[in-house]
Amino acid sequence: MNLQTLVVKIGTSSLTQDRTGNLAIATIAALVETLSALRHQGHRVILVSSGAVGVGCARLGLKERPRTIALKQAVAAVGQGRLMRVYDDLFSTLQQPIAQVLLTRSDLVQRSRYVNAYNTFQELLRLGVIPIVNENDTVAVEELKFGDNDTLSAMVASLVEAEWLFLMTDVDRLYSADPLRHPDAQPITLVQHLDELRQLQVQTGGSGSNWGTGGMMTKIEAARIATGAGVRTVITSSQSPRNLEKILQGEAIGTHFAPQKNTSNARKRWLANAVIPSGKLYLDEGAVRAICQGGKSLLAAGIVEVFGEFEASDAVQLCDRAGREIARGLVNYSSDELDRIRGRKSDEIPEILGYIVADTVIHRDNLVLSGSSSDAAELNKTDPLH
Ligand SMILES: Nc1ncnc2c1ncn2[C@@H]1O[C@H](COP(=O)(O)OP(=O)(O)O)[C@@H](O)[C@H]1O
Ligand SMILES: N[C@@H](CCC(=O)OP(=O)(O)O)C(=O)O
Repeated sequence: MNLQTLVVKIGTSSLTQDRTGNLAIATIAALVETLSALRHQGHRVILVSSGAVGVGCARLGLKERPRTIALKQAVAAVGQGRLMRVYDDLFSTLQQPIAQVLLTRSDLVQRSRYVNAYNTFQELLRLGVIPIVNENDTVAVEELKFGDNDTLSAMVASLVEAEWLFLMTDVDRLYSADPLRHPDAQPITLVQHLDELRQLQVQTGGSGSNWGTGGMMTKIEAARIATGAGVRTVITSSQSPRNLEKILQGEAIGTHFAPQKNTSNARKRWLANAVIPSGKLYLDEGAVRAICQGGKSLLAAGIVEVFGEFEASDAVQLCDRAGREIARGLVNYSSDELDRIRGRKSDEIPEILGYIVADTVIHRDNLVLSGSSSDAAELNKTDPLH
């Protein structure tokens, strides 16, 4: 059998009972059995589990999701421990070792910490452990949060170069609109490219349950990140975890998002998905063409406008004149320097600044195309990490 790396994400609305907030024991037990079986078959399995806040609320008798950040962080600290206790009891009965991995966005933003997280996951998987991942809600600060576990699971899937990301939730697939509010909503079984959802005018509404955070919107964003990193993504029901095995055997269950052409370059995947841009550079048509079609570096001459404050080595978004993001990259110059050299030729830089750091503003090795602008130019490059 083809042994693969699987990231499975389960949401609060599936782990807890909607009315009481108590744990949905049968669902969790079925999930544990399935993941242990998949592990037993030799697959490498990572579980991204929400539920810390929901379980903490139930433990403390709170009837709704906390509104203040401090209360939410305190409640998550209560719930995360209980959640892991339940997982460890259930997985232990099947002799399956697990590990707790709590991440914040800042753990992935910095390249050295990203590589460190990658190495830790590889060791855990090599040891046959199922890592159970959640956001480190208790210490995460607002500006550096994943915000929802759909996004977190997609970033983990990209980090570990998974073949599959399963988003398990309380609906069986994506529909043209929220099926709870629109009973006539049409099921969607296959999405070859995310542009199709715009054409189908799919509505993602708000969260369908009291406890879930992002509804379908964050699942589609997760699918964008994961499929862009070459990970096949499936939205499927948490009520039938055994379906994961059937899906792996080729059954068309849930909504499948086809993986896009993937760059094999781990550093570029980090740049595309984990890094948070500090500013924006607006480019003229020539620069947009050179980057999107020619796989070229960005020169100062093509920059029309500089937005935001940033230092050399920071990440920025590259946008066309209409503000559409076409790429991301790490700059060789600060925003102040770029304000002075934008629109000018590279050989004018020493005269304007009194020095030159590099001929390019962003070298093509530090540049990655966004979403649909992704092209063959960045394929087939090797990466020092792998
Ligand atoms: N287009 C759609 N298709 C399917 N479900 C949708 C759609 N739009 C909104 N939803 C809602 O999204 C909910 C799942 O999101 P959420 O409650 O955040 O789950 P989780 O806790 O698993 O992350 C469903 O219960 C459903 O009501
Ligand atoms: N980290 C939070 C989960 C936030 C979240 O994304 O929840 P969900 O939408 O239910 O997957 C927790 O454990 O409560």
